[in-house]
Amino acid sequence: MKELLRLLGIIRTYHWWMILAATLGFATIGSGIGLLMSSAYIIAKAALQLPFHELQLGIAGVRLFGLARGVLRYIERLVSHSTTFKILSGLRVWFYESLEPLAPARLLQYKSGDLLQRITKDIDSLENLYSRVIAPPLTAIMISALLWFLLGSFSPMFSITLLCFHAFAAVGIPLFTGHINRGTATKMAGIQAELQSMTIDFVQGLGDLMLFNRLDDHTEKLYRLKTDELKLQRKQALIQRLHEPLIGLLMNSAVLALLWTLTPQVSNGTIDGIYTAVIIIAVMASFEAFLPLPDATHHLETSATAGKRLFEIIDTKPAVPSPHHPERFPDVHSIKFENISFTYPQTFTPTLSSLSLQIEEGEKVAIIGPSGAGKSTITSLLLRFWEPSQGDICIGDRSIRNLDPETIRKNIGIVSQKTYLFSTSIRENLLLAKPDADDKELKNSLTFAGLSSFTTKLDQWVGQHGMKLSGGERQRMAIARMLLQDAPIIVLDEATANLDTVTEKSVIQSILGLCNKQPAKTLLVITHRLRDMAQFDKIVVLEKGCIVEQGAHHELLKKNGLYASMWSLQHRQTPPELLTDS
Ligand SMILES: Nc1ncnc2c1ncn2[C@@H]1O[C@H](COP(=O)(O)OP(=O)(O)OP(=O)(O)O)[C@@H](O)[C@H]1O
Repeated sequence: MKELLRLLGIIRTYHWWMILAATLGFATIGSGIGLLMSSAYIIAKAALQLPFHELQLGIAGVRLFGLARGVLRYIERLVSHSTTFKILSGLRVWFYESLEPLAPARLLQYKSGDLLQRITKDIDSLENLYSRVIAPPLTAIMISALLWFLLGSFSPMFSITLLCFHAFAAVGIPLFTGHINRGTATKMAGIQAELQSMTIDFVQGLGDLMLFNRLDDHTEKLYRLKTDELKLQRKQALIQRLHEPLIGLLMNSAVLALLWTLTPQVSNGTIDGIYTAVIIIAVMASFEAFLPLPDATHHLETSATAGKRLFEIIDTKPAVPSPHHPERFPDVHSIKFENISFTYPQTFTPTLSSLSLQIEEGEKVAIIGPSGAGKSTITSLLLRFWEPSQGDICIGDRSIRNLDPETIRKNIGIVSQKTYLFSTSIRENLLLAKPDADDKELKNSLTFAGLSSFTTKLDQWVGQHGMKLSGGERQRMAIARMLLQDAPIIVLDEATANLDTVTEKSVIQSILGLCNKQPAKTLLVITHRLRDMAQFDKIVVLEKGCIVEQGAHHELLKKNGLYASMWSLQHRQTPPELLTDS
């Protein structure tokens, strides 16, 4: 219930649209009742063979209500669909806006399939919140009130009798079907999320499943989940099928009860017999408004479950708070890590411990160290993906805590270990970095990244996740993107790991050359492969989250510490033509 109230709070901006659509729904059903009442009136009068002018009122009613019903139904559909889509788009915008500050840190705990299920299906199911949960009770209340007045004009007894049946249709049947349906919406959402995750794993990991001969196990699990989903769907369908006969039963009972109270009054002449059919027909027609109510309880539970799943994400506190009044991005692009410590959530050992590092503007710094030393974590903190548990990071004279995370990311060009390419053309993937870039700029960046062969196929599809490109080509695409971004700070996190040694050398040389051009760019390179190290102003050696050595290449070699041993280990078998800087 709490979730529903929160959802109603979110969509309250559309309350006038909702009221209009419900009023139109009422007017449409009301016209239907008027049409049937007028028809019953004409038939009853005609049966008595009264003169034609006695039928005039009924004929006018049939014309008016017949026409009004069609026109109103059309307008009602138009308004209620438009209201539904307005609400749906409002909910989508709200969800995406709330999701953005949580990415990427807080979203790591969700399986991608589950997240997809929440973003698509859960929001889609809220489509029914207005049309199936809010609108039907509103319309039913208005129709019940109309009948109260109509029948009350004959006898208050009729109104009270019908009200009892309407109340039972509005509360009793939905409570009954809601009770036997309880929990299915929650179970269904869980199963569908699991199914979505497993299907994504199945498609993306098909190669590995075949390689390890686990295809049958995975298919079996998918089959079991699909069977559970079908069972639940069957149960829901059976319950839904119950609604119509139950409402029909209630309608016929109401007719019988009304006849029972009406007959004595017609017999003693209190009510003209002509109105018997009019009243009975009105009573029968009024139940049309109650037909969707039992379904509303099912959609109420589905909406509440979807709301709960969405709020579960939305209520997560962002890993990185955004400043309310961000400062301007500084003009000086030096970087300072001051006594930084950081521990990932649900882990106990700190990934970085009291790390301090000064990088001057235009300086070229390499960060090296064993796997798991915390090198990439430094980048994540700089990009404001995570918040350090201790210490501060400054760009120029400003703490990054006071800068807008979006502006920080705009000013840091990054090429990481994992390059995500969208399933579109080479051009579209490049334009991500600079939407207004012209073909010349795109081609220059591709040539710079060693992809001159791509300059003639800008509109070629790169395949799903760029699968039509080799690992090296994907990484060079990321380098081309970084170049287009033209940021004053560049971070390369194992950017050349997938390149062959000759291409790697040429790409690194080009990037170093680019950084030396005026205005000089600040360059931070995270690497395992110790190549061209003499060209870096500073090399920082990280081990277990602490800086163990830092200095220029020749200084560190002289120290004969961790750097020197890594260097000699890597260069023992390196061809002499690559050892330019030793
Ligand atoms: N999201 C995360 N949640 C929990 N632990 C994490 C997360 N990301 C990284 N770690 C852990 O933090 C440590 C440092 O990871 P990081 O990626 O910074 O190391 P690295 O030096 O860049 O390693 P590599 O050279 O292998 O890329 C590792 O032990 C890793 O398992």
